[in-house]
Amino acid sequence: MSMIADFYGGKSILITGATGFLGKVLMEKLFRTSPDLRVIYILVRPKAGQTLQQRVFQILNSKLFEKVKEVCPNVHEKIRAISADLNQNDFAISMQDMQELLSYTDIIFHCAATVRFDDHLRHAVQLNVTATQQLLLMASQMPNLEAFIHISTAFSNCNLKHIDEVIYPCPVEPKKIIDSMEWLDDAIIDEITPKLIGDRPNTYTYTKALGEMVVQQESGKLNLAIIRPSIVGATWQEPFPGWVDNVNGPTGLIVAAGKGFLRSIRATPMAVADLIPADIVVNLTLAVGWYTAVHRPKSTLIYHCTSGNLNPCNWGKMGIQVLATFEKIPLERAFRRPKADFTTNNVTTQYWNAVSHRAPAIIYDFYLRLTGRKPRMTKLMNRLLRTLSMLEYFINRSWEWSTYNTEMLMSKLSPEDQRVFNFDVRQLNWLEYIENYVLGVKKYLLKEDMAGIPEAKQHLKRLRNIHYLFNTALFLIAWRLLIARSQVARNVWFFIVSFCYKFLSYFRASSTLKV
Ligand SMILES: CCCCCCCCCCCCCCCCCCCCCCCC(=O)SCCNC(=O)CCNC(=O)[C@H](O)C(C)(C)COP(=O)(O)OP(=O)(O)OC[C@H]1O[C@@H](n2cnc3c(N)ncnc32)[C@H](O)[C@@H]1OP(=O)(O)O
Ligand SMILES: NC(=O)C1=CN([C@@H]2O[C@H](COP(=O)(O)OP(=O)(O)OC[C@H]3O[C@@H](n4cnc5c(N)ncnc54)[C@H](OP(=O)(O)O)[C@@H]3O)[C@@H](O)[C@H]2O)C=CC1
Repeated sequence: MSMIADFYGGKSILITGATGFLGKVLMEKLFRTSPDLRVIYILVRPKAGQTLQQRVFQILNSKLFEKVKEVCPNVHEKIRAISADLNQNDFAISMQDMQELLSYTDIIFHCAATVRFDDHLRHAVQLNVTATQQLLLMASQMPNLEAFIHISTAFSNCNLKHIDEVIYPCPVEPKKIIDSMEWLDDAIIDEITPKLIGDRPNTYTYTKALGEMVVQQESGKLNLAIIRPSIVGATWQEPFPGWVDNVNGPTGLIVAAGKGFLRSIRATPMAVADLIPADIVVNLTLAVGWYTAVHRPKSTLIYHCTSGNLNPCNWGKMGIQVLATFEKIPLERAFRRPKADFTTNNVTTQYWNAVSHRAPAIIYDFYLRLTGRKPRMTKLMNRLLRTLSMLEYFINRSWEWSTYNTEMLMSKLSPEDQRVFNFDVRQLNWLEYIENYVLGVKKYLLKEDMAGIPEAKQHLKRLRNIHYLFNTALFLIAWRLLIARSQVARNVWFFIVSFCYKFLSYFRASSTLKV
């Protein structure tokens, strides 16, 4: 019997960010392993013309939840969507709903965040800091609350090389930042943002660090824990391998490589690719929820959910395996054949960006114009290059995260819990994982049918022929222009032609003699 699964039975659980990538995998696992839980409250905002109910319906009817429906047929009754916007005061939750949450919640998993790297500081502070503070305030009014689990990121202290499972304070107090966001105008915030974020690369990592400080400062009598995952990738094993449904982190670049848009990337092949599968993060999160509530550690424990120190993989190995998988299982309607290289300095990066990214986009847009269609490739390529520039920081450095607390927790689990809530990244085979990841991108994110693979391969062959034809034509045009302008080129040309002529004459003569 699993003690962790048993613990969540009969519980009322509040999840923020349940409609996000990690939140969905968390909900799925909870329903599948503890189908007798009382209720999962999720804070959801209406979005993209969908009501709350439509959003929940869409999630529960997705492929991810297929297994859940077998073990928990009444899952629709056990999920209670509460209309909320974490950017608003009191999250814009109705009095009645608030009362219900305060009275019944046993456990909180706080996953909601803005994960955009380019978010305006005001918005990032609002969601990643102020909302966390408000949620802690709410939590302190919950009489039954047993644990509050905050999801942060392993990169909240990416300005350091070695990171321990402790909170590193930021120079300016979060309370001061929250206050100043209320009265400073956007122009001044823009001006002070670089000074505030200091040697962190973006507002995301900075505000996640502030969020951790808030958790520490507002802990009061709460039973808290912080989880810091590194780069969350597709699922490894559960509910099935390769599930992913958004383009964050490496996923977007895998798509871009498979579609042939991404042909070169400024990355350090030997740098550690600290990826962690979403199901490992979720298993650790649920184990931490149980441990925090049952064992009540004296201080707020921080758990690193990383792979680098236990089972390292690097970007070079990952890139090669991504491309090898696309050889076998290509994506449909690729723009060019999947073929990419790593570059390591600025000059070669600029060169390949011009030759492999911008030039083909301009030529393709010219072709679209000629055929009376709207050009779009240059715009798309510019966005890809902007995305690449934002991710570069993370693929050209390595970090060391200590994992004492995570390993300590593993040792506290029963053999059954170690199996059901497995977060031992040492058991992961990277090549197999990356292949399943790429397959998952094709099936679950892009929703491509496996039956279309022969046609996709055919399409790649056509692209290869177009490529050869194009290169030959380009060479002939360049050569023609050159011999029109240069005597040396003309002499070389004359020499090659006369050499070929002599060779052919000799060949013809010798074959006539043999007859
Ligand atoms: C031999 C060697 C061969 C090499 C082969 C190469 C194979 C490739 C595999 C290897 C890849 C290595 C990749 C490493 C990536 C590392 C990422 C590390 C991140 C660590 C951070 C810490 C982890 C966290 O805590 S949080 C989660 C991470 N958060 C994110 O990832 C969010 C990042 N995204 C953003 O901030 C924004 O989307 C932004 C700023 C990048 C773009 O914003 P914009 O306003 O322009 O538009 P959007 O509407 O958001 O999107 C526009 C456009 O871009 C596409 N897109 C978005 N994200 C990505 C992405 N990660 N990769 C690629 N493309 C992306 C999106 O789909 C949109 O496309 P459209 O067609 O325009 O709709
Ligand atoms: N993905 C990764 O690589 C990593 C993620 N993390 C952390 O994990 C957590 C989850 O990330 P992930 O699932 O990837 O992120 P997603 O972007 O997929 O999900 C974010 C969630 O937050 C919700 N949210 C955002 N703004 C609001 C708002 N104003 N009101 C209510 N809900 C809101 C979103 O709701 P909606 O659907 O309405 O937009 C969504 O459910 C975050 O805390 C992140 O920092 C840490 C390390 C790596």
